[in-house]
Amino acid sequence: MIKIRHLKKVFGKKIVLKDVNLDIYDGKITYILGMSGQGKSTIIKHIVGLLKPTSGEIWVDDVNIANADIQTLYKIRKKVGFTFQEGALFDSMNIFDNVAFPLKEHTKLSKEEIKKRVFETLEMVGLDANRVAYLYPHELSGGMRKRAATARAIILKPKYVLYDEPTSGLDPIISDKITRMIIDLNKNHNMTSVVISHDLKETFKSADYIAMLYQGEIIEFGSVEEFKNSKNPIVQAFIRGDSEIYEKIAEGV
Ligand SMILES: Nc1ncnc2c1ncn2[C@@H]1O[C@H](COP(=O)(O)OP(=O)(O)OP(=O)(O)O)[C@@H](O)[C@H]1O
Repeated sequence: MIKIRHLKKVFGKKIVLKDVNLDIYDGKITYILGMSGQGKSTIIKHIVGLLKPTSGEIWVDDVNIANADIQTLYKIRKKVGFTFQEGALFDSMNIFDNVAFPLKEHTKLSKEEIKKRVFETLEMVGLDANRVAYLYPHELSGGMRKRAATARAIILKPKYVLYDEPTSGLDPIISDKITRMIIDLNKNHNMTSVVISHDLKETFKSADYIAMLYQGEIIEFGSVEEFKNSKNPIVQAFIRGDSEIYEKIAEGV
């Protein structure tokens, strides 16, 4: 389980995360929703130790990342795979080398074993390994690049996978396929998933839990039904995409 307690993050004078409290349950898919710039990516960067909190605790199982030394962080990173919005793949490497990269960094597997694992993992995310392994990222479609980035994120068989906007910029059909991949990895490969998204349709299809981040705090947390029935006017304005009401509430009108 991942437990975030009283997470605060200040960049310069800007308080991005004020007091974030969030539980990520094992075996489940948890979405983090919120307007652009609210700090969703900042939360997941704390979970992998890429950012240090100003204050607060981030427990990944029994380790508080906030206090972890480099060696502990290195071990945690094997447990937590993540895909970022941009720059998810190294453009100068082909797909095989991109996906193999964490194996070369973290394991002593032989060349043959690496090849087997890379090919298996490409198939797991729905790519035809024989066709794409030796292509470069720019030779793949957007959806295929997201799959390849996911392959790299899960190559070490992590317990947790963090996806930062996995369906952004994709058409509805490809978005559905990516959502099916997330569900498959969760249900059939037991990967606890955290997904940042703006895509309500895909969220409602696949979330076990939804958390909504607003002004530095999680203001709603629950199942899809609970979220849809939330009495919080910000949540309702977000679901309806009603900027007028959202802004009025934000301004305290
Ligand atoms: N390293 C950094 N230094 C300074 N400010 C930062 C840094 N990282 C993020 N921020 C600021 O923190 C705020 C939250 O950014 P973040 O990317 O976490 O938001 P987000 O909710 O994921 O947004 P989006 O949905 O647009 O991706 C933004 O105002 C951003 O400019």
